[in-house]
Amino acid sequence: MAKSLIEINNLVKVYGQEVKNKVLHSISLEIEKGEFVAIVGPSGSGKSTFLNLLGALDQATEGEIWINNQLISDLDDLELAKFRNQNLGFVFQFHHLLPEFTAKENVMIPDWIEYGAPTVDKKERAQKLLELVGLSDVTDKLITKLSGGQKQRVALARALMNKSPILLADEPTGNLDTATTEKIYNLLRDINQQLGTTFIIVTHNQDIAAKTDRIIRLVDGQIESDKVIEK
Ligand SMILES: Nc1ncnc2c1ncn2[C@@H]1O[C@H](COP(=O)(O)OP(=O)(O)OP(=O)(O)O)[C@@H](O)[C@H]1O
Repeated sequence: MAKSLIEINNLVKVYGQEVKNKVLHSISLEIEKGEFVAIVGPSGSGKSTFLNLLGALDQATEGEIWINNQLISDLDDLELAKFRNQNLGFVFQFHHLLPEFTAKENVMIPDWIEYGAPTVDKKERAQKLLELVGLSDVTDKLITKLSGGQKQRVALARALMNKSPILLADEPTGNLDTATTEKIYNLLRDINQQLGTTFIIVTHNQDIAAKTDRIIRLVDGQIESDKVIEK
């Protein structure tokens, strides 16, 4: 049984069968409910790999990941899909939005799949989230008609739709301008403070990292430092 919301013990990831590439070397750490954490480090240090394992999108070679007292390697595919839906929200660089649907439909789709056709309440929530991320004027536009930054904000609204206790973000403001980056960051912070959502954000943006509560720095697949930010 784990004590923290997230507990990671001796996590190892090796890619490749014949030529083995050890990308994560025995990572152990704990993250408590409500923490706002940045994962930083040079390109290739294993940040995305780590986030993918944490999100149960890929399997660890060795080690344990406990989330909400559940050892995730114990779950079969079906259980894992359900677990992900209930516990984890994702905002990734490649948004995985569905091009043939509108912004609003994309925000509602995960919930739709899980719980069936959206109720009036759900539709209103999707609308509110899109307003929150500054997209009230494009809610009914097809994804293909939106800019990169707008798509990123749709992905964020979608991740917030099911009120997941944990939100994993890989460069959520990666190709956005400074003003939009600041706005999205403030939004994540508000959600963190209001709902107690735990955020784990991979970022190259030092300004964003400096505004989190804790910075975990990976170098060559190992934790080089793990610092709480003094406010
Ligand atoms: N699916 C994969 N198959 C094989 N090797 C991979 C795979 N994904 C990542 N790697 C390798 O693992 C290492 C770590 O990659 P990862 O994407 O986790 O780093 P990162 O810190 O997120 O980098 P960046 O900041 O550039 O996004 C790299 O050497 C990469 O080439």
